[in-house]
Amino acid sequence: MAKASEPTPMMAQYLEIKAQHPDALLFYRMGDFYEMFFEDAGAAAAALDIALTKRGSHEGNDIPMCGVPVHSAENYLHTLIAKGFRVAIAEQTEDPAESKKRGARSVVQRAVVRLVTPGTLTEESLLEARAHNHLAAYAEIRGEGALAWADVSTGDVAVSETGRAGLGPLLARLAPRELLLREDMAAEAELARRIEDAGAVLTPLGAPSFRTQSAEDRLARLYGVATLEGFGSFSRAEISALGAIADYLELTQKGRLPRLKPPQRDRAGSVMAIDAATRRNLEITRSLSGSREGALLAAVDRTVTGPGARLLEARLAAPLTGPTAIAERHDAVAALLDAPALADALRERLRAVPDMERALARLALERAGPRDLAAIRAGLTAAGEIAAALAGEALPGELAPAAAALDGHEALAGRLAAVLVADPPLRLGEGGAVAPGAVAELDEARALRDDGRKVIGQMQADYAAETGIASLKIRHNNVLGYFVETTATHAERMLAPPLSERFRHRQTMANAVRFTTPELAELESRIVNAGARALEIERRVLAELTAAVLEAEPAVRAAASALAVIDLAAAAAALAREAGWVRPKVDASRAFAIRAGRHPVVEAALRRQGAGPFIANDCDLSAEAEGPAPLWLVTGPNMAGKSTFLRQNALIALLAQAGLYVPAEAAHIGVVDRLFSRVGAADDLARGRSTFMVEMVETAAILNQAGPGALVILDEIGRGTATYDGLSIAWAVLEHLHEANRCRGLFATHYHELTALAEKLPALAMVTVAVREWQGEVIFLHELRPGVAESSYGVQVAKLAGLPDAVTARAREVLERLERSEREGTTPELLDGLPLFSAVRPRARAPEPASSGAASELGTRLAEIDPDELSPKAALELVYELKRLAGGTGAG
Ligand SMILES: Nc1ncnc2c1ncn2[C@@H]1O[C@H](COP(=O)(O)OP(=O)(O)OP(=O)(O)O)[C@@H](O)[C@H]1O
Repeated sequence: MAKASEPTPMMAQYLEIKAQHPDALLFYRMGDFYEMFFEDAGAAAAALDIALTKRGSHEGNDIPMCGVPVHSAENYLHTLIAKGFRVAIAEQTEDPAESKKRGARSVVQRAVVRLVTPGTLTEESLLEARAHNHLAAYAEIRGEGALAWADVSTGDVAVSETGRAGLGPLLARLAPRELLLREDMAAEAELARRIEDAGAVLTPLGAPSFRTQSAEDRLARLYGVATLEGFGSFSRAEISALGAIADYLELTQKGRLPRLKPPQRDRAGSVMAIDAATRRNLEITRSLSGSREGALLAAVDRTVTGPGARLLEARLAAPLTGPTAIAERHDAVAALLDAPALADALRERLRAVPDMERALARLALERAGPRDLAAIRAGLTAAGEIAAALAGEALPGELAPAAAALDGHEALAGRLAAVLVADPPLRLGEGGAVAPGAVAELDEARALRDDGRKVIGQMQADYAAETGIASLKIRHNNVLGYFVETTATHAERMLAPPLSERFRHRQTMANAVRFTTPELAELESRIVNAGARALEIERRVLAELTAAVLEAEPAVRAAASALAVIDLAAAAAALAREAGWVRPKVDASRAFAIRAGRHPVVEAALRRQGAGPFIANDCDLSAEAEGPAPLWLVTGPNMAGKSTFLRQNALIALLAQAGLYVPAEAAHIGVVDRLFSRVGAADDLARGRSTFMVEMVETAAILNQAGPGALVILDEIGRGTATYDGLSIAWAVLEHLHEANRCRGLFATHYHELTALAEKLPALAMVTVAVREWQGEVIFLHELRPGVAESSYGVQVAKLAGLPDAVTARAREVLERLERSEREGTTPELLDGLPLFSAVRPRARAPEPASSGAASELGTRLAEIDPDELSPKAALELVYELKRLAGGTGAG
């Protein structure tokens, strides 16, 4: 036993490695398990719901321990990463036999071979197939900021100049899993909060990781180039952010580097600016509840491959602003819409294509198994077939470059097909990934190995005959290797001459005896050697294949991207056909004319529920190149469909510029460069701001940023405060949008007073969502008409919602009084004239005065008061006095 103060050599090694990775859980490899100790064990046992045990002691205390089997470690990693942990994996880096040579107490060398973090995953089981996994880094140099991001699993890298103001929208678009930030910036609470709001794990790095000089070296190393100039010119902040990503990849991948594409510069203005609030509100990729279901993406996704789905997500998150690039996407959809048989055939073929992008990433990181090579083979084979199917077709728009990228992979695909078996094993160590007949040397080794096994069978039969023991067996275990075994009943005969001369005794068990013979030992070494040699050859052959794939990497990547483009175009065509969508006309004007537009998500929901049809509505906000743009003021009862109408127009613009068709009969859209959508008084308790405050902060962002190319959707702005404040704010906001921002916009409101603005603001138009009243009930027509809502039907809607009859009847009564007094210009006298609950029970009795004397005294005192003369303080004192006179207690 080691003394309490002195850790065992193994524990000393553990502590040394752990000290280098204080903020990660350390998976410490011991045999077939990854073990965790001390606090790591406690945290992991709780997070994974596995048993916490003990192993030895350290400084007089038991050492808590837990472990996970190596073969199922990925499942556990998945849970830990999802719960926000980082995991350092320490493997044995030498053969245990080597360490034994150094002495009995020496420990097998171990080292951390990889840090598993949310932003650096590549394993199929740890990734969402249909979503990107972005690692981002934000850097600032002398007041200039930049965000860089990479998807290690697909090799995409991009960078964009952005200050802190633009950071939020960019993060909302990319939804990175992990963001790297210089330590001192990570300590800024406001910035950290914004990053966590965007759903990213914040990883602070020391200042050296962001230094631009070392960044250039690191990037050159990462890309294997001498200088970055070939990639274009980058600002210092951009280099710093990219360098931090390169540094972090070196740190987490421990020497292996992923293959990344050259960094793309995200030019300001090339994509539609959509801030986080708008994204949330329009439920583009996630619904308000955070799920994929119910969001636009899920409603329009008809792709059949993971890369196709990721491309759609990226395009919906960043619609374009260049009409030419948008038209290229529409052209591709149009071509496949015109050729339904071809489109169906393509989709059918694509359905079986594996994720080449991610297989490629694992191959580059030496983390691949034979199945990743098989994925490349399947992908390239499909690419060839699809290229053949497209040959001779007219290929407009982005289909032409895509088809070109699919060609020319026959040699590599053929080589992979010739060498790999049809369905290779998951892991290389299992053997059997290389097809028989592919490599002569391997066939020989395998024959020897398998032959040896046959010879053993023969040997067993011979020994049984020789000894006259029919039950004699030749078995194998890891300790003895091959051995001859008989039951204990034959022990005596076997252990006596002449048999004992031939069969050397090895082991006596409770009911069996084990022997070996020189021939068996020799045969064994032949079999073992041949097996090991076969595996060795397989390993070499697969490494050669991997090298061949990586050598062709840019072309393989291009083919993978091309398949995604084709998948998406065919999916968009399928959707357009199935749902009757049309090609929008997108140009550089300020048009916004939608004929018979529909809301893609609400329409699909109605159809699923078998509810009535979705009523299509027009929207025309088309403006001249200069001057104010039309703003529509939409009124109408609750539940009429105002919000639906507002959002459907924003979504149509977004779909159109993402390159998809749109749910309408016709659409002409002058490029929307910024899209804003706000809903009044959305709760934001999680961030501890009052709902009204949030609403105003968001509205301020619009008034400060919306220009002539913007589209602004405001749903009941101002309702989060008192009526008159809200009305005044809504009023002023409308005036500002009309006069200063001059953007196209839709504004839904319950403040009918706003309609007075129409006389003042020429570009403001009134529309209302029609309803019909029938026998006291309201029927929603969901149809937009010019004009103003006559009534808000709030009480009828409340009735529909199941408010008790007594309450709705009472509400109607109150409403009538209020309306009458408003018409007559009098003050409503509700309490006197309108008994509480008269509809259901007799008037409640007023409380008895304390005494008649008190009542008269009270009356006299009241008669003396001249309210106009009272100061607030005097009024308060008077209330106390009156209460006292009435017989209550004076001080409350
Ligand atoms: N054009 C339409 N065709 C058919 N049904 C519709 C249409 N628009 C809305 N609806 C239905 O009416 C419901 C209410 O719509 P919406 O939330 O847009 O109303 P609203 O006027 O904004 O209400 P509120 O003022 O209470 O927010 C929707 O959930 C949908 O089921």
